[in-house]
Amino acid sequence: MSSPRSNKPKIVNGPGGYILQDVPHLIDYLPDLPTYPNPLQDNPAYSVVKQYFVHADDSVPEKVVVHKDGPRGVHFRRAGPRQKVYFESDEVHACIVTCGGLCPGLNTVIREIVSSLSYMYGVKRILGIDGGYRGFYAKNTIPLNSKVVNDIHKRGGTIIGTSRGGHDTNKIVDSIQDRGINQVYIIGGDGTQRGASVIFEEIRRRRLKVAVVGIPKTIDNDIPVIDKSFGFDTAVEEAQRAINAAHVEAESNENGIGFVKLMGRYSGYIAMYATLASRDVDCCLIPESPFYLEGEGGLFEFIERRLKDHGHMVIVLAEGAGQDLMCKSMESTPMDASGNKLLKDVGLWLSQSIKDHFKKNKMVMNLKYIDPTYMIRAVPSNASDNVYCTLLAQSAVHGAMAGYTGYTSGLVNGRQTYIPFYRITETQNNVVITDRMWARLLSSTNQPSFLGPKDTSEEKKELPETPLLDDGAVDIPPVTKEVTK
Ligand SMILES: Nc1ncnc2c1ncn2[C@@H]1O[C@H](COP(=O)(O)OP(=O)(O)O)[C@@H](O)[C@H]1O
Ligand SMILES: O=P(O)(O)OC[C@H]1O[C@](O)(COP(=O)(O)O)[C@@H](O)[C@@H]1O
Ligand SMILES: [Mg+2]
Repeated sequence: MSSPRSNKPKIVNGPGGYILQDVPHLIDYLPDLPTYPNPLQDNPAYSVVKQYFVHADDSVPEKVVVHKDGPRGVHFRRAGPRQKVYFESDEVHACIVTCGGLCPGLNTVIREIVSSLSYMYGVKRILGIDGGYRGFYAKNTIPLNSKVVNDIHKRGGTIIGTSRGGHDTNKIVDSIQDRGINQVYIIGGDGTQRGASVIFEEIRRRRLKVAVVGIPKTIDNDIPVIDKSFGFDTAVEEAQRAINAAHVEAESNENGIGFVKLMGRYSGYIAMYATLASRDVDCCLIPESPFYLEGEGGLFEFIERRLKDHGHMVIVLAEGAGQDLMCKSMESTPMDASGNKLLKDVGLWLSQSIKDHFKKNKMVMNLKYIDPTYMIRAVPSNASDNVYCTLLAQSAVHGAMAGYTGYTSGLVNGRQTYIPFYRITETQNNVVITDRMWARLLSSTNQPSFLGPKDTSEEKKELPETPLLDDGAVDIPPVTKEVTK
């Protein structure tokens, strides 16, 4: 048996510095697969659409801001239905699994994968894998059809369950092979996509006709390349309720402080966007922006000043912020089942530190601590996230039917694309505190940056003046992408 052609990334170079970071295809290692006409061509809803099928050469640029003479840069394959498919409807046996933490919209994605497979492609066999990766080998499966998923988008959580840990590649692929599954839809965050990538590698090594598709899920918005993750809007919206309550409490008490802790292990996007959306927040603390408590320019000094000027204030804290202040040695931090660091509760610690500071200095202060962390991710997705989930799911299904595999379905510059796994797993999306978006936040809250002149000048020194394109010519720090366009 000859080995698969190549495990190397598929890169296509074109004129003007055009680069296509392409995704694998089943024919890369199964070259003789037959094709079939796409059943959508007979579907009355689509047959009237002009150019419904995506052209093979369509691609989407990773960066839309370019310089006049700059290279065209990195592109991704445009998602959507293809004229030819590599699976017959009766042949498809699909499965869906959700892994990692919850996120609004999980049920919508499940619903829309099932609907797309059954309504668009006439697929009848779809399984839900119960409880994350370990469900492949340690639990039962849940048969899914349009009836079962009919109104699940109105509920938070995931009807097929989720878990951390339990990723055993061989057992998972054995289970896929034994059950005769040939399309695997894997919904989850950075850890999940890493897991999907190794499942895909093993499937390719075994030369199975199985498409492996990732759908990015992250409440923290820490997945690179994509514009933003589904459920993020909903989470930001839900966070407003906590911030509003914090503001009401703060306003009504003498020297009131409303203190809200939000999610965000390594990426402070939820805190940043919730702050920008609210306008009631006086200080936003995120993992990417170090801060200190005591002395000139510190947090305590700022709180005292803001209370003196306004009589109340609201602080929003991302759970990953200030961890270094709380526990000096992070080496001994325990891990969760997936290998993520288990964070200490910085919210409780910081609110107590603020209380202690005011008590020590005999100043009146009323702090109300609100921790809505799980509430913001357990809600059903809002209207715009529901639309987003639908498009993501449809794109994922079109790609698998067209024989693409080893990809994550994602929105890039407002367009649905297929992104190779390595681009999703190689870096993390973080708030860049030297970017304009963080500056916008600082100017909206008027909080100190907590950076000395030395910190900013050193950061600036490393940044190229115009970091526009990943053309290899400039060393751009990982992930400088803003969420909004
Ligand atoms: N490097 C990895 N290789 C294989 N599986 C992984 C890897 N990292 C995480 N996983 C698996 O992915 C699943 C979800 O990961 P986790 O980090 O908990 O959540 P998320 O995907 O939301 O980031 C878990 O079942 C975990 O075992
Ligand atoms: O308590 P759990 O379920 O482990 O989840 C907590 C973590 O989940 C998150 O929401 C993100 O998790 P994911 O990586 O699974 O998306 C973090 O913000 C938070 O630290
Ligand atoms: Mg994660």
